[in-house]
Amino acid sequence: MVLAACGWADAQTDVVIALNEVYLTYNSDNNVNALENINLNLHEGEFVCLLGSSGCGKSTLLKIIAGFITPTGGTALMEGQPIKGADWHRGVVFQQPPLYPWLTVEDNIKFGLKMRGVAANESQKRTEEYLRKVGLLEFRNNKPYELSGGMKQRVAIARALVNSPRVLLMDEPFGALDALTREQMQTLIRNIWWETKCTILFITHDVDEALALGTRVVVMSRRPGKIIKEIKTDFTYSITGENSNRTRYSTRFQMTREEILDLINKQDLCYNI
Ligand SMILES: Nc1ncnc2c1ncn2[C@@H]1O[C@H](COP(=O)(O)OP(=O)(O)OP(=O)(O)O)[C@@H](O)[C@H]1O
Repeated sequence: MVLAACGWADAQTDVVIALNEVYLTYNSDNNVNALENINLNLHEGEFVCLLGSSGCGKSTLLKIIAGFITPTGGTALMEGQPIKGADWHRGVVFQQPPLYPWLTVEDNIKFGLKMRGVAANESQKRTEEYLRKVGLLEFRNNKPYELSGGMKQRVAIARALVNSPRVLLMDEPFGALDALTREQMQTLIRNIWWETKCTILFITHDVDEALALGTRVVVMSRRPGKIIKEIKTDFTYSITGENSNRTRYSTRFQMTREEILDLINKQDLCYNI
């Protein structure tokens, strides 16, 4: 598939999410400063991958965009409006998908549509569309305990996307999967992104995964998390099928990888001193 022609992936497009001078301090016993002066825009159709050492505030940043927590300083906006609480315009997928164990795959996917009062025939049509997209049509009547880890994650992705959210927020969604399933899931999410033109924020610890998927990689410092580097990438357009290895082993891919790893390792070194 030729993707260079996909204008929607350009960062010149509309800003969907804007974080301006965002700070977050957790008011726990020891008042943790998790984020400091975060300025980040997510543009329409971008696939932004967020990298950084453990505990640097990646999930905190994602939770602010999701509307689960409110910044203690600065503003978090979606299409110019303050983000106030969670809503279906921002779908979230976690590493351990919290599926309802008593519902079938189909009913798990349909749940949000039902809650929003979407008409039954429309809800059925959309659920089937996403069952097909994630390859689970024949498992529609199974319960979550009957699924593998990768299949559960596909249900979680379908459940978020069936609402046609403007933004999909993914917190290490493939972190618990084996290498083969992980690569298959990367292909799935890339294909869905191409098809739906959804804006994605994706947290990962894996630099190769970030480079294989993202149109922009954002690197955070150790806590309090600040953005220390943003790199525009385009490997996601050529890393599929037979071009995969040529892209992964290209000098440009390896140099970008080294640059990011150096940045992260430097942060960890500071931490250990
Ligand atoms: N509810 C909370 N109350 C107090 N401190 C918290 C809370 N949630 C997170 N923290 C602290 O905030 C910091 C950032 O946590 P966060 O989960 O955002 O990091 P992360 O980069 O996502 O980490 P990891 O990659 O290990 O998942 C950590 O020091 C963590 O202990």
